[in-house]
Amino acid sequence: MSASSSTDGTAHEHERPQAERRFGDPNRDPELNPVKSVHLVNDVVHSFAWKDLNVVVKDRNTGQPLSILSDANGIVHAGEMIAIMGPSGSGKTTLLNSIAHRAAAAGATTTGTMLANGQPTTWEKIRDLSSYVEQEDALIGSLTVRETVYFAAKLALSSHMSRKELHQRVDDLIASFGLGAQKHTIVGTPIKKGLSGGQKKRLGVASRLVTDPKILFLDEPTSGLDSTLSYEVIKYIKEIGRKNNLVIIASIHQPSTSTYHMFDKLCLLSLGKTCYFGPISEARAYFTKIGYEMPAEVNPAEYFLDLINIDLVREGDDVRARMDHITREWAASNESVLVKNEIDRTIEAAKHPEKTMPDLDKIKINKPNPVVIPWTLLHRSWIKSYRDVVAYGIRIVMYLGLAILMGTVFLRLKSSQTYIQPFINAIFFGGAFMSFMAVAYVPAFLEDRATFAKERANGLVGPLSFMISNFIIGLPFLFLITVLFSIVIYWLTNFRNDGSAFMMWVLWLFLDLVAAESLVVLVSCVFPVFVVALAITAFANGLWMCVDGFLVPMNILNAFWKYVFHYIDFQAYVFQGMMVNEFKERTYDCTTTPDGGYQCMYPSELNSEGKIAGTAVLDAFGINTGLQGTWVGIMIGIIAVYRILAYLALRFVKH
Ligand SMILES: Nc1ncnc2c1ncn2[C@@H]1O[C@H](COP(=O)(O)OP(=O)(O)OP(=O)(O)O)[C@@H](O)[C@H]1O
Repeated sequence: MSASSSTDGTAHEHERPQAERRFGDPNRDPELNPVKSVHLVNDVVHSFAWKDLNVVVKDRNTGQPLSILSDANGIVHAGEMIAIMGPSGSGKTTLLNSIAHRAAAAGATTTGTMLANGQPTTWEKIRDLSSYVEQEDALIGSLTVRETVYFAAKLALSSHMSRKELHQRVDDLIASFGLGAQKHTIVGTPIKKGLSGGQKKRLGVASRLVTDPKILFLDEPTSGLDSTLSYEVIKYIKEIGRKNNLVIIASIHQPSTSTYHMFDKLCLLSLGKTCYFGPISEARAYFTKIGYEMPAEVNPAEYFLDLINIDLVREGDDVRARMDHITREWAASNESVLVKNEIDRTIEAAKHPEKTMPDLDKIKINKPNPVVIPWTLLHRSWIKSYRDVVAYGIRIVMYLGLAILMGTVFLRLKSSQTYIQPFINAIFFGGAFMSFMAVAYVPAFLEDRATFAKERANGLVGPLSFMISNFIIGLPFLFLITVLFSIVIYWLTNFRNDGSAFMMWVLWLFLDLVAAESLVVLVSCVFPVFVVALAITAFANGLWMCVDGFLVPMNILNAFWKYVFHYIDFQAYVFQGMMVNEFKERTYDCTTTPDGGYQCMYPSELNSEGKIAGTAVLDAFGINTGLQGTWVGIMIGIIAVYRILAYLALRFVKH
């Protein structure tokens, strides 16, 4: 519906945003964005409705039950696009989440029924039939437009689909959203600009549409966009919805006149109560009937919001009383009865033995092969890892900088006894600080976790697939860091000059980094808030440093710290392993005294020859020499426990 053809007659040529003037009216130019493939066409869901929907939360201030959505009823038919509108805090997101079978709000109790073709829906059914486009898009900045849609398709579509068909769908969708020219442009990272805000929103919707949803939920699809870009985004959505007969339900904050008139229906809310539900074209007449005549030349969305926005109280204007009046009028109106009757009719029709609408229980959605999901995630993470300099490149530079710093501080340590302590310090610092620096992984993991949360809510990715791919993709990167760091530091510090000793050092450092990163993953899964995850990981690393046997040797560490924490401290095994690697087969020179004798810092059977056996140093720290194999096993066990706990946290902890 174009602005100028609106029955309200309130939109004027000068109000039509640039986008409309640039693109023309989509209705007048149906080939503007041709949708070539037929896969999107909805011939399954004829109607989607919600009946007597109520949401109650525990008031965060008083602790008493608080109703944030009351007796909401609504119905949307295939091919229609509805705007859920209302002032901030009116319950738009609550309504959208409830009808999409998502958590309405933290700790909320939802009652009521959601119906597709008159049949009550379940979360599983809605997940199969719909897609939800969140306000904050889950796009990965380093992927191109084409890759973004391609990976979304791989995660959602049946593995039996041919490559050709898959690519065809991806290209069609990109073209349908006017992104053909940007196909190979990246979304955009903090250091490399990519798509514009409007293009990102369009890509977000396109990548959700690749799953063939029959119902599309959109949470504020125009947030953060100016009116021209908002118009453009809604125009594309409207066009694709109309051509494919989709049910489109969008919450929207304050649309311009032209954007407002592109919707077919309006659901107007204030403080969780319905003020109007019905065709956009009849809203004006309804409000006139109940005593609120909209002046000409006014943006209808703005006018309705002004009527009910209790945040905008002006002197002499009792908004609260007016809002109460409007909601009471609606509850008692014929229009609201008509909505309920329409819903009831679909319920009756669904019960009818010769029903004409498809039975949703009989609809089967083909899912990808379970092996395809982790593989696709791995492929996607791989592209991200070599393109995303922020996530990976900067960390490599940081580790190399640290290696040069350490290597030049502990520069070419000698084999006399005064260098024994610096060697021990280098071993401790290398293992402990490298582990500590894994905190730099927190932001990258939280970003991946946020993407996962959104894909999971859309039924695309499960916690096991996510955990497996996250673990595997990290290994080559951690190995690369280990090798680069070790090459620099090992020779600069002058650790034991032997190829196999170098390999063992690399093994210990690699296990150290894998364990440290696994700890980051566990903490960030339980506490997915940046500062909290950062603080807890840093604290845990501090704890592991304190009890790993360097600051206080294990044989004198007090019983509490030894038995409660030391044995589960992965840094302790790394420290011991590196110590054995360095000291087991090496000797150090004692100091020669003026009388020709020797002054040796560690008692050893070689003291009489003016030497200290490295094993004497290990004895002083209470470190055994024959347990390396066991320690490697324990390290692998600790890594496995961290990862399993992280998986369980993702699986069961709700955020
Ligand atoms: N535990 C709670 N205690 C008190 N009020 C709550 C609680 N949970 C949610 N609310 C309130 O419920 C209302 C509905 O929130 P919702 O996010 O659905 O509004 P919205 O219309 O989407 O707002 P916005 O446009 O700002 O996103 C808000 O006013 C919110 O403060």
